[in-house]
Amino acid sequence: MAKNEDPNELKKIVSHAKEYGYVFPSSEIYDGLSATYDYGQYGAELKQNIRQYWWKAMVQMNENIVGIDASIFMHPTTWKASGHVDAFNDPMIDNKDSKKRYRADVLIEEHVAKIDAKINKEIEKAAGKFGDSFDEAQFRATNPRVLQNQEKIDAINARFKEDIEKENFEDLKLLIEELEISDPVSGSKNWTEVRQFNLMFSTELGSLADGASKIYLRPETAQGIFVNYLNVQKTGRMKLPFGIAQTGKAFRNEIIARQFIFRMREFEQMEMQFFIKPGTELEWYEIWKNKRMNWHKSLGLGEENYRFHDHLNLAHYANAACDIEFNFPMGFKELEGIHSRTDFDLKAHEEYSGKKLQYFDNEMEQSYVPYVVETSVGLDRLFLAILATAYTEETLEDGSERTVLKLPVQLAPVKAAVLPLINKDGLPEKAREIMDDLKFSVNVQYDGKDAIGRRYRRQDAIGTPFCITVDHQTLEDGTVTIRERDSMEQRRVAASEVSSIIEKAVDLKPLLKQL
Ligand SMILES: Nc1ncnc2c1ncn2[C@@H]1O[C@H](COP(=O)(O)OP(=O)(O)OP(=O)(O)O)[C@@H](O)[C@H]1O
Repeated sequence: MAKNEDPNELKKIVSHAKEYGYVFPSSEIYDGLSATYDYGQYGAELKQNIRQYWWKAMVQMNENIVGIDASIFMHPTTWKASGHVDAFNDPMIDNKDSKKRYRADVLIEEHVAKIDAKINKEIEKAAGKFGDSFDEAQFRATNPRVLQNQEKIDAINARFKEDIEKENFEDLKLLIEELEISDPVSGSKNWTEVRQFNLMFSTELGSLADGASKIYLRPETAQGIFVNYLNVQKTGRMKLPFGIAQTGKAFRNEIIARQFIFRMREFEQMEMQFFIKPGTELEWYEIWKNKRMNWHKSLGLGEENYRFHDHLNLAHYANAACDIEFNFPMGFKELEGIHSRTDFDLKAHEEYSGKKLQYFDNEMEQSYVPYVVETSVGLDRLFLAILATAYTEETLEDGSERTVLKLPVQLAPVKAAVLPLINKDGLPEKAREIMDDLKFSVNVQYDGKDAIGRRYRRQDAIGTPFCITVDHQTLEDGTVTIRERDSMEQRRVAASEVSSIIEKAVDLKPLLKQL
């Protein structure tokens, strides 16, 4: 069965992630907190390695991109200026019978997706019948059932778009009723009104006695970059075009947070804002679209698992936008957003702060507010994409089963495990000697418990690319076996060569060179 045809795929990944110290439900001893997760001993390492690869590709490899680390709390006016106080809302609706809450727009999108699936089924059927001579465009334009369903989709989308733009929530509810959308859990069609719900978390700064002021947990890291744009430009003597990158936590009170770490209320973003001359934004937008796609593909998760999705409904700040979607266990979904943000943010901050945020262009001998192209990827979603692709169940030649995480070698949390074949005759001491040498360059583990086969399986499940086994021959001729995770092949090499073999295999340089 192909991976994401298995309906239990995500469940298996969630349970593997928990069993092997990758991701735990947060505060589990208190029965957890919905949509919050903690990264365990291996998860934290994997996350750190992904973050580091992104940082190196963006900051270290680009002379004109620098990194910062802005705080989560920002002056509350920041969020007025950015539009988040007034416009960072999702329309929500409750089902009166099941008491479950949904995003009204998602209910409609899912309904549209069902109609679209019918169209695709017709197309697949016809393609199977006509083989190579099948012309999809022609079929779409002439088949009455496809035409009828496409008309339905267009009509729903047009009305839905207008309702969202004009915030006509009465009609949005009417639309849900007319389409006879029912609660996916209970089947009930007994809906409340649609209401706007702001996604920002707020808290208070200072004690109440001092007259505390309301502040927000940042819903995106981007604004920390915009408010620092001039600080960085001046102190770094940066010339356009240049970029500012940062990674860090963002918080959104998502109405429906689900699908494991795909949609959480606390998550981490890796963002880069690229400041450019007005009028060049669409050119840079295309460049960054391609650069980011190449970066994703360099991870080796399969080129067929990515696609672009252009936004037709643009956010208030954008004049072009798309997502890089990944084929997650639950289908193609957004992994990264690339947005041409115009000068919206910097202009708004100029207006609200009363401070000039202009750039003096020496060549043009004039000042202007730069335009911005943003690349924004969710670290947790990337983690899920990598984990889900790596998770493999195999039946071996001898009929036994193994579960192995075929993680990109460079990102694996533990790069090598050193295993004494038995726990006597000086083998543990020799194994420790090898480990003590390796630990200076890579994350390495010593494992002396259980039979060797079980130890190999344990390392496979963690995703360790190399197992170094120390046996009696090691004491005689100084060689060890090195077992490779994916092929399970073993070869004998001199113990003195182990560190250079592993360092070469985990080196990020070949990946960075492809970019
Ligand atoms: N609740 C979340 N949990 C985990 N990652 C998230 C969440 N919201 C956004 N991200 C990540 O941050 C990236 C950039 O944020 P952006 O504001 O463009 O997302 P978005 O378009 O609101 O996402 P979505 O449509 O899935 O809600 C997304 O591509 C995604 O990888």
